[in-house]
Amino acid sequence: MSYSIPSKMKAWVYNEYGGVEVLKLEADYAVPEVKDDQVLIKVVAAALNPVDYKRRLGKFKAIDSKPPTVPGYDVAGVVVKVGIEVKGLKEGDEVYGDINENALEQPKRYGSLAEYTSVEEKLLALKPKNLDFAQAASLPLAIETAYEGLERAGFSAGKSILVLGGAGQGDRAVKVVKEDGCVVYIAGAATPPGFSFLLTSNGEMLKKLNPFLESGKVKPVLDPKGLFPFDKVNEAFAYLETNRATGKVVIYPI
Ligand SMILES: C/C=C1\OC(C)=C(O)C1=O
Repeated sequence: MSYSIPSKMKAWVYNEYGGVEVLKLEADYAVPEVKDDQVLIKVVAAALNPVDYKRRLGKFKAIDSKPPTVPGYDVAGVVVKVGIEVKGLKEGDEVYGDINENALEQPKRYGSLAEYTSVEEKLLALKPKNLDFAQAASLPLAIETAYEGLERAGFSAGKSILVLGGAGQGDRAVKVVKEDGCVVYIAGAATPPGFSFLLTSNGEMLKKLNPFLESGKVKPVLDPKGLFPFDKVNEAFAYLETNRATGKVVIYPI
């Protein structure tokens, strides 16, 4: 199957750091180039993460790629073009992933909140057969963070775990953790002996997790407020930034 790929697309863009008001829906934004190790994805769904609005606010500007920026880390869609070095994906494949291998250092300027995005093959996996695109888009950054955190903590069957919510005070956990236990922070400074890490996006993690997703043992959790259509991305960000979301904020259809 061959796909006709336009030179221009719809995309949400911010040209400067700031609040939700800097987000603009552009109608004729250039479709990104496809490097040899990348595929071009026709985006079907995308999900928002706190890192998206923190980046837009300029929290990481010292190491960020400079605006203009199309935000968005989590993507689910269809491969419409492959680079010459791509071996494991082909046109027509339904894929998902976190498009930024390193979340904060020079993340892509062409994110997933657009009709097309280019992503390295190594950051993607085939979408789980039982999940729709919105469900798949809700997963990558969060599930890879959880997986990597458990791996770094040396977690294994038979051990106990306490997951503190976003407001959960880590400093207090460090005081009560048992002698051979550990406290894992997924962002920000850690109080020893706790440790903090930043995920490294990797499609191989998603491939390992796919059986758990396809068996239903692990399920996506979308916010009960429902899906936000592509022209309402600014409203979706405003909702996420209330800190009241209880599930993933997903943009669908795109
Ligand atoms: C990768 C996600 C994040 O990384 C940092 C430092 C945050 O504050 C995030 O949300």
